[in-house]
Amino acid sequence: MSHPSEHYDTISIGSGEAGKYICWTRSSAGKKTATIEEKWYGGSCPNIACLPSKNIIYSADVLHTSQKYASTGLLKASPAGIDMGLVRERKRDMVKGLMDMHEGVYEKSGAEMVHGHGKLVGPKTVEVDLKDGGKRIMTADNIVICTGSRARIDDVPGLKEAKPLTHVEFLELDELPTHLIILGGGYSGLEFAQAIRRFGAAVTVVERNSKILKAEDEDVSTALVDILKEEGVTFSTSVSVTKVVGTSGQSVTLIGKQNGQAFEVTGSHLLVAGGRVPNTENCGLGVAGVELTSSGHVKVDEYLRTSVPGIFAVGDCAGSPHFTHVAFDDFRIVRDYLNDNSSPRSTVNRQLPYTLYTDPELAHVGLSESAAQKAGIQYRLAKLPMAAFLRTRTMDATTGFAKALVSAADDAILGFTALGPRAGELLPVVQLAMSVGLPYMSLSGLIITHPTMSEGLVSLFGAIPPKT
Ligand SMILES: Cc1cc2nc3c(=O)[nH]c(=O)nc-3n(C[C@H](O)[C@H](O)[C@H](O)COP(=O)(O)OP(=O)(O)OC[C@H]3O[C@@H](n4cnc5c(N)ncnc54)[C@H](O)[C@@H]3O)c2cc1C
Ligand SMILES: NC(=O)c1ccc[n+]([C@@H]2O[C@H](COP(=O)([O-])OP(=O)(O)OC[C@H]3O[C@@H](n4cnc5c(N)ncnc54)[C@H](O)[C@@H]3O)[C@@H](O)[C@H]2O)c1
Repeated sequence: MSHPSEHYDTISIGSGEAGKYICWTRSSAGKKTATIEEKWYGGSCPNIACLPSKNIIYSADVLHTSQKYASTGLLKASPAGIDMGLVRERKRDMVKGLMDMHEGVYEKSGAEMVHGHGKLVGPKTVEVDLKDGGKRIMTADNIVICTGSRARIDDVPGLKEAKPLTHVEFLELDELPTHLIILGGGYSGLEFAQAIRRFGAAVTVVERNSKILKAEDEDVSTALVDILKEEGVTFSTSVSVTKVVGTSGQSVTLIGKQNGQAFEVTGSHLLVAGGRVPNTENCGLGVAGVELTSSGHVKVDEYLRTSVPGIFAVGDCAGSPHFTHVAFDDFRIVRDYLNDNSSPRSTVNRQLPYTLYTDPELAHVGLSESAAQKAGIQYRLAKLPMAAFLRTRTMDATTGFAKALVSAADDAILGFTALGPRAGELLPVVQLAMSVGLPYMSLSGLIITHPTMSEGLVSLFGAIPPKT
């Protein structure tokens, strides 16, 4: 039997984005909440994913910019001028600051942080193996499963034995690999490939698909790959890896087939960036009767309710698109549902913007050209080179382009993609217009300050062909 003081309004297993926000906000509203966390205070984003990776990418950008722009008057930086120990220290300092911030919010909100491994032992009961030893049994009216995901390491012979880096170890490197092989040319693979190349390592990206970023339009994927190739990143696509020999950190060889021919590549380090596996084992979901999908994610409906009343699942473990901003929206859905479910938000038709933090950035929202064609949706297209965004000329950063899709039938904005400097910052204004259903002329007709990157939106949306 649990002690009455161990009964909570809400418990989150895992302190990722949605779980922590649910605990903080309900606690600030006077409810008793607790977050159970076994590893990373505040989840992956501030510790081992989004923010640390962007911190390291920024260090690589600074080095690259200082070397590239001799014409600005800067003296060219020495190619030997990188200390990975200092790169890591700057990242660690940032993470420490973020942890202090999290601690402050837990303290201020009154939400309790319980350090340990949580698992359901009944529909409303959680057992915690405390980090410092011992156990706690806690009960709650609402339980939120927010256990996240981890890097997938395929069952290829020799791969596990090669002790590949995942993003966790990669972000802790204090030495530059001589030659980094990256298995997987997706989000993490491309962001890391460019950064580590800019620091000076040789990089080979090995991808099983014939196209890098297969969901993107052909022109987008090709342009980005060309930019990375220009910087010296090597791509091997259509590769099926059948065997791995050696150890990452010493010498490691990937062996397989590429378009029916023998394929082999040897590097000093291996990074796996081949997607994610949900953390849904060892947390008692089966015991509590919480159903999983065939991919191992927690099965949820549009309000993120699981198959057991009072248990919700959010973020990566629930199969929500793997982005922190989506996990944050999961928080809002559960928050609203618990507060007042008369008109709750849901996952149905929500906007899914994303930004890939290469340089230039790739930002997208809504329908892509290829998706529109596949779905037989009639559209009008404007496509402008980044050079038409005049600000890029002041930065010698004219590589890339932007595309806007507008409905052929009315003037609704269907989609927007930009490959350009700080392209992610262009998204919100387009998203806002899309979410409130403004016609594209509301953007082309704006007075936008000159010369900002956003000013280019006036030219882009101004180039939409008239209705026929
Ligand atoms: C390298 C990398 C870069 C990324 N960059 C971006 C980016 O730039 N922008 C973006 O939007 N997204 C990015 N993502 C994706 C983003 O990090 C994830 O989608 C997001 O962090 C998922 O949040 P979550 O709450 O679902 O899980 P997490 O943040 O992983 O939280 C889950 C937490 O649960 C804990 N836990 C698990 N099981 C238990 C248990 N049984 N008991 C107690 N605790 C438990 C874990 O320790 C963890 O702290 C990136 C991902 C990676 C890998
Ligand atoms: N900027 C961002 O928002 C950002 C950055 C990093 C990660 N993320 C999120 O994290 C998720 C995971 O990132 P990720 O890069 O690990 O996965 P991903 O799904 O983005 O890409 C994985 C890639 O690896 C390839 N692959 C998988 N197994 C392979 C194998 N055995 N051999 C060769 N290629 C293989 C896949 O075909 C795919 O192209 C992303 O989908 C994204 O949602 C977001």
